[in-house]
Amino acid sequence: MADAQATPLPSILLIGCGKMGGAMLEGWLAEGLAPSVVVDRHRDTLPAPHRLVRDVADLPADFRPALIVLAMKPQKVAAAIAAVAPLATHAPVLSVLAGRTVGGLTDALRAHMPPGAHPVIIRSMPNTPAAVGEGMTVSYAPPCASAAQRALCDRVLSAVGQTAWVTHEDDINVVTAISGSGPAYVFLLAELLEQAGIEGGLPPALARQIARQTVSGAGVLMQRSGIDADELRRNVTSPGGTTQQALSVLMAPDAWPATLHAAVRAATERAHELAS
Ligand SMILES: NC(=O)c1ccc[n+]([C@@H]2O[C@H](COP(=O)([O-])OP(=O)(O)OC[C@H]3O[C@@H](n4cnc5c(N)ncnc54)[C@H](O)[C@@H]3O)[C@@H](O)[C@H]2O)c1
Ligand code: PRO
Repeated sequence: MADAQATPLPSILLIGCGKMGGAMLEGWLAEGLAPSVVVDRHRDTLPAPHRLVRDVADLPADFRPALIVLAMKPQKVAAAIAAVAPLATHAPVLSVLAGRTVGGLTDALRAHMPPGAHPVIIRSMPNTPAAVGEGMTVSYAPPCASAAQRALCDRVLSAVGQTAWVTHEDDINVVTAISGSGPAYVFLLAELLEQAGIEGGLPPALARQIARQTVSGAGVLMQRSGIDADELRRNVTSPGGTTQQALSVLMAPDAWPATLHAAVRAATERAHELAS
């Protein structure tokens, strides 16, 4: 990956620059993106030499991106397909849209392409820590994608965090339930710890500070130490102490083990239902 990091970031057409597209764009801008175009009517500014347009109908006629990134809500993609199709005859399309399959997007684009043309779609599931270069993106490339196209996507995605690839597209559903949605579960933990602190009588500002720093500090420790999560947990747990008492509640079979598995299953099933 060290060689890949040395390669300059290519010219990108980013369509949809909300929470996820915006998070990735922050990382790309910080790394030095080749002149690119962003389409989003809700974004106000973009530093030169990049260009911001409000609608795919306003794409600069001279723009030939090396990569097209789709990051609008899945139900909004149809509005962009006709404008993207001519560009997708030259450049691969990286889709981060939950539930939109490679086959579905390929068919939609081909309907606007000359006979025989075949777009290359690479499907990814990133997460919002990409905004601070700490994302986790898992991707699927169909057999028609070349090694160079796959490497291009990996280069772009590794600019905003870690990357991994799956060989079965279906696996993106469980990935979505774990790393795509997962930051929300962790933020919920911080919210609940903060509430518990307030209910325990702490001043709200202190409850917020200790909840946030505990969640982020534990994450940094896990990342920097490389130690397995269960060992890090045991390192906090004195025999007969406070943590053991709390964990006996949380780790009861019908508590977190059951709840978290049920949550991930529900999200995975929803990802299957959304597939089109
Ligand atoms: N938010 C996440 O944590 C997350 C994680 C992984 C994948 N995703 C995927 O990323 C996509 C975007 O999600 P989000 O949370 O960033 O949503 P969002 O609503 O924050 O952003 C979507 C943006 O797309 C813009 N948009 C809509 N239609 C457009 C069009 N036709 N042309 C150009 N721009 C258009 C909107 O103005 C908006 O700013 C979704 O498909 C979602 O499944 C999101
Ligand atoms: N956000 C998208 C959703 O909630 C996909 C993963 C994170 O559907």
